[in-house]
Amino acid sequence: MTASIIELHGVGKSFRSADGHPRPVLQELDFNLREGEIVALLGQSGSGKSTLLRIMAGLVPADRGQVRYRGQPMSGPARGISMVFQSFALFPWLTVQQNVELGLEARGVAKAEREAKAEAAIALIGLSGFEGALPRELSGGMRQRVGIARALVTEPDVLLMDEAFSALDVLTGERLREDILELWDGGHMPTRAMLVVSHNIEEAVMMADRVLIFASDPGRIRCQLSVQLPRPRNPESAEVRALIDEVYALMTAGATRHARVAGAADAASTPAPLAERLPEADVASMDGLLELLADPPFDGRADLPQLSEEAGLPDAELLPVAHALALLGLAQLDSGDLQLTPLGRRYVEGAHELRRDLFGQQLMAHVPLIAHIRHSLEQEPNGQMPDKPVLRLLSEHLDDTEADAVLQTAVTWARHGEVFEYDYNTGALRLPTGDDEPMR
Ligand SMILES: Nc1ncnc2c1ncn2[C@@H]1O[C@H](COP(=O)(O)OP(=O)(O)OP(=O)(O)O)[C@@H](O)[C@H]1O
Repeated sequence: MTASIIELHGVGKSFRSADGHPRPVLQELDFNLREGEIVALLGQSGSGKSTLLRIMAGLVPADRGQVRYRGQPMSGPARGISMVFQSFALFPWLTVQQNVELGLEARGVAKAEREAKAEAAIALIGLSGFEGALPRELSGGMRQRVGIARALVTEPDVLLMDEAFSALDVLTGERLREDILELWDGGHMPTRAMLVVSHNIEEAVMMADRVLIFASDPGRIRCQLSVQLPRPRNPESAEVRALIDEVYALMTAGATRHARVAGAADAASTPAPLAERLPEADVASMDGLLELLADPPFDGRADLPQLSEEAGLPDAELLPVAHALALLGLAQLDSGDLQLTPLGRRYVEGAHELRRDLFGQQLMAHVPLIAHIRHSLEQEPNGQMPDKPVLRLLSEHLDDTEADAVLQTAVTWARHGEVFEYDYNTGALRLPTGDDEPMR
């Protein structure tokens, strides 16, 4: 059995919500990162992936459980572990060379050694000749190469990459990913294990020896899949396509009843809470995807990877839309396919009024928060109320930004279904004009 480099046992982490309640973000998490492997971590936004990475790097402590690095309990930032962030996090006033040297400076490495090591890391990642450039003089892909050189210059045992490629355009991201894999597979990296957080299913399958799928609220590992294909992998090969299909199926399993974030396995049996996170999907994308799904060549059923290609939507955008359609019963997720339901067929073939009525009816039936707001408004003599009590309710379980995002999603959906209206200037929620009949 291969040795573990980082071990997590029963790890839990809570943050405080705005009203001071502890909000569990990670729960009972067991995970070993082993010598020689690349692990990819997929999961919905806000499921706790970055928190897990920070705990593994020793940047934040776990509240419960044990974290060990090379057999020793983790206490503070671990020297052998480096992180690469999506945002590059470079200092704009420092040159490439100075940015890369920073990590060594903090460790008190002498100047000559620092320079030599930084030059070597810059060369390794293909940026020789750009040592004196400032970040703003570089393209996005080159800036991220600097971020990677800075992580590699300390010769880390473990590299943790938090959506390192997602701010780059597709081709640049692919190129950088291929270069890193070439260094890794050619044994040119000092690193013994990598953990890669991604929203891109193909990226995960192309890179990893193991793909972990995270469930949320609280975050935990829902399932994992081992990928035994040799690298470099061909993204068009039947084996890779089959694995991508399998990951899509795993990521969307259990999401039919409602999309309570990555569809926990028990989603069907638990009543949906008021403060559930809603998939961030706008109505235009939902309508667009339903129409695409209804038309040839899909005729009502599509394989998600194909749909992603046809719709030109990356996974991070396609999956919330698919989850939203499943939540509202307009489509169904089944083994990595999205299938129009009879109701979805009526919706897509319907005129504007029918679409509005069906949408409103499904919101009332499947989104408790929207039904709650509608019923509360019906109790108000003037059919109005401020958004504050709703935000307070949401922030018992979510942080402020997420509570805002959930309310905004609920508002855009509710307007489309004419369930309630929202005044963006005053923050008032109100019944739609001319509508004082209790709804459904
Ligand atoms: N320092 C903090 N204080 C309070 N809440 C936090 C803090 N850090 C993270 N959270 C909350 O913990 C939850 C998980 O966040 P995290 O960034 O780990 O998720 P993620 O899966 O990495 O999301 P994304 O894919 O969007 O980056 C979120 O609800 C987030 O708002």
